[in-house]
Amino acid sequence: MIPPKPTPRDGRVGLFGYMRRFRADILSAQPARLYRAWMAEFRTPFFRSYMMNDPQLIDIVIKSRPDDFPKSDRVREGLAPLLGRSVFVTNGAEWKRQRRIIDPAFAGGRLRDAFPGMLDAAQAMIERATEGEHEIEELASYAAADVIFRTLFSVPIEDALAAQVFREFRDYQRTQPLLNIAALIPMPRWMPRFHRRRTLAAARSIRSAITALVDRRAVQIEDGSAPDDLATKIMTFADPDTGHRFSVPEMVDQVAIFFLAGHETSASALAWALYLLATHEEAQDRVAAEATRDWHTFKFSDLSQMPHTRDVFRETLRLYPPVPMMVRETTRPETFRNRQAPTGAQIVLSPWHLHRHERMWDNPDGFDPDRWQTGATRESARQAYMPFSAGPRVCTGAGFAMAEGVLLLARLIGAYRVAPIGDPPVPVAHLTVRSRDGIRLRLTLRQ
Ligand code: HEM
Repeated sequence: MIPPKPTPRDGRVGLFGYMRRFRADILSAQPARLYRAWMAEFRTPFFRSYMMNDPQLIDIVIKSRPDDFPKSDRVREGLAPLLGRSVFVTNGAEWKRQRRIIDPAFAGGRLRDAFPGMLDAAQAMIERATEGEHEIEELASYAAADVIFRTLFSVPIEDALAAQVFREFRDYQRTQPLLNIAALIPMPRWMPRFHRRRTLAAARSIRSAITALVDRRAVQIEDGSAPDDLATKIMTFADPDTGHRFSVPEMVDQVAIFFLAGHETSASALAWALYLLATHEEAQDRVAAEATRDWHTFKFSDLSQMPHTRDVFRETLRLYPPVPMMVRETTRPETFRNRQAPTGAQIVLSPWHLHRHERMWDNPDGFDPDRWQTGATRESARQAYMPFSAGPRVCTGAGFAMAEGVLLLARLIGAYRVAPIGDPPVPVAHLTVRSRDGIRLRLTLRQ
């Protein structure tokens, strides 16, 4: 069974036709040839855009010369009401300074400290789950948000402020598609930009709840009662180059992105992984076998004893990369595969197309977790696998997300058998890859 893949558009469309499709769904707006092309140029009266699948070009943009290909101001302006000047949207010296303070908290050894919070969230997820039909994205979203709050602030999602952030974030998302368009399509400067009133109100409300959480933590740090979680680690760490520590408003911007980038993405991956297992029984049985263990004594290092679950999660990130596309901008004229790109051109890197590229993967659309044990896949992955991006701007939470994903998947499959219900889900992408009408699964307790 080939897992669901959006039908690409056929034929050419003009700019406004493209925008209309893009707004409905980034994935089906693209032509089928992008699954074979090394590069595609998109020319409009307003801007030029280059989608790159050529591994050498991608290397230049994100690894060897990343400073020459920053995120555009449009992305920052589009997300500013919620994210302010968080690490996700800044560039240059400001971005480097922020990463110097944030990265140590997510480094390998430190992840071990965050792991008990993940274990508690996984336990709570099992206790909340019930037999019967479920919209699984909702369950995954709640669990992933719980992981973020427990590891960042040592509070469960039921905490009043955490619950407020989670609830209001959903409102925010309902107003998201328009904002997303504004962020990704490079409209000329003179075109008016606007944020819907509801988007602004939701963003303000989310930020005020986050501010209360950060304020509370600042007081605890001051009086010596702060738990040693990610928030404390980040707020007490001084930039080794300048000695600067994040102020409360700076930390609010970062927490907003940890929540946004860290819960939507993980929830998307978990939901698709569960769907893939529901439709591939042998893989599900093997994950269940790895999950048959004493969870009370489970440690971070025990994750390595679940290689199949890890391969299932990797394969899910290949087929359904939660961040399907990333955008950068040229800062000077460039030549890409003999084409001249002007300053200010848009560069689109598409994990979605790369991960299913017909010239770089065998059986690109098939679900085959065992492929991860082969040399051929390691070679394909080296060239064409970047669910967390790569280079200096790689996802800060990559290690965190892999640990969380494998753990939550194993815990849920260890407790419940999952089976699909109704028509296959239709993948669509706004900010992350989701299913158009949700993913419905039946959960049955294992003995
Ligand atoms: C399966 C889960 C996840 C996936 C697939 C994912 C993917 C990504 C990708 C592709 C980017 C680069 C975006 C770009 O350059 O435009 C990114 C950036 C980022 N992610 Fe993740 N992410 C995940 C989970 C997390 C978690 C759990 C956290 C934090 C708790 C996190 C925090 C961030 C941050 C702060 C950035 C911005 C980094 C920068 O621009 O320097 N992510 N993520």
